[in-house]
Amino acid sequence: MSNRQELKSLNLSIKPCGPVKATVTLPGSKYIANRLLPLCALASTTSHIKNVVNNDDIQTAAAGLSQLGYQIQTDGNALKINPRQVTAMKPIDIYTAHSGTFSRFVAAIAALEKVPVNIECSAKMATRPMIELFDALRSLSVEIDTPNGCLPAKIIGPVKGNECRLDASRSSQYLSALLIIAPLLDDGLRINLTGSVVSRAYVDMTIQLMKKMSVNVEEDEQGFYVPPGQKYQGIDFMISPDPVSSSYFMGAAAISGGEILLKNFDKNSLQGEAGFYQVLEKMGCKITFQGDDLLVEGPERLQAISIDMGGMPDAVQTLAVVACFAQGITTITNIEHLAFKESNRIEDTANELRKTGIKVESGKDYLKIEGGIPHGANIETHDDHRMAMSMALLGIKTPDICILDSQVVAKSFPKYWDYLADIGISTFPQTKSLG
Ligand SMILES: O=C(O)C1=C[C@@H](OP(=O)(O)O)[C@@H](O)[C@H](O)C1
Ligand SMILES: C=C(OP(=O)(O)O)C(=O)O
Repeated sequence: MSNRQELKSLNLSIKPCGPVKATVTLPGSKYIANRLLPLCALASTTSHIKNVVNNDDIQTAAAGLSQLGYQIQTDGNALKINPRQVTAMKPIDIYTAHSGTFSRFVAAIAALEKVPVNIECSAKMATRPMIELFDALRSLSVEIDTPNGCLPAKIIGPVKGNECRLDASRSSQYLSALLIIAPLLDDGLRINLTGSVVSRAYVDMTIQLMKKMSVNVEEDEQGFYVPPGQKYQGIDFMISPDPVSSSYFMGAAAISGGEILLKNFDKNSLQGEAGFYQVLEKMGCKITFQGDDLLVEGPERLQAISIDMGGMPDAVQTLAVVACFAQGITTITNIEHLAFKESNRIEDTANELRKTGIKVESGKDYLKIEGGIPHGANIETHDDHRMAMSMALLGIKTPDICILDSQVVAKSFPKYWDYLADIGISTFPQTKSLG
């Protein structure tokens, strides 16, 4: 077994604790980094990015873009990205690991090349959909060799034409991917949407960052249009803390009836999950902004809510776990697209929670969770970092919660367990045989 596999299979039990009371400074947003890496790589002048999170997804993106010849220099948590000097002359191999965002973004970037680009990925990523993006690229004359509409795939560009149709009803990442490459096309790009767009706030984030780099995107009833003749200009950018990583610490305050002060919380973030504190406020938490920081205070008793979480996909599991401790039935709706994440975040989340005795009803696009008193269980992570991070919060009040394969957190937040320890939630390796 490799060192990495051994680490991944480390099972961690959570030690129940009293109310947490702590100040937390979280690593930078992986969502912003995931956009800035390709945007700055495609820019015509140099960029400097600070507070870049060091996780598997961002390392994967930096390595993949470097394979394509983009110039990314790392200096601690800072990146310097220079314009590419030479274009590729030979076929290129890229590995996208577990990253849905990078898999989608780099498939479009690869389609700019004149040489074939082979994209390989992890076994889990190979089950996540790509077909809608592939169809859009094919209509732009890109040849895509794929056995089943997913990765692995060989992309043979370059893109020709300036108009395509896109179905972004299972992932907004397809749309972000096409927008990102649009300024590199001689005639711009019109993207006509064939249905609704899920996780819409993520598209707005893409457009906002493109604008900061001097590219304008127009939106109309048919979809989006990137007029020709625009170039990305490099930027200097300081990345704010990750809003989804912050959801676990807010959840810890909510469940334990404690207090968490989140330093430099980006309250102007366009990302849907940046509004997760408002969800907790509805459940009874007290929220106070203190300058740039956000204080979340948990109540004596959390109240269940009914809420459309379509715009906050990555915080659904955090809410599901908080709901286990709330009075009443929490109903989470409009989450059909969560079936296509690292795990099936509807069914797998429901099944893991059921192991603790919590009553959960699940459907194609919803979860209903009845608050109660969970009991200990071995929680499978399904290769999903967010399953590990959210389910760990059960252990604040529940003895014998054990997270199997705890190191899956490396995808977005490798130091998660250390951060939990720092706020008083300790873990210990589970050596007993797991029944
Ligand atoms: O564009 C992005 O950075 C993301 C978009 C969302 O995906 P979908 O659009 O597939 O819902 C989100 O769940 C994912 O973690 C990151
Ligand atoms: C879904 C996620 O990421 P991605 O789609 O980039 O794999 C996530 O981080 O929860």
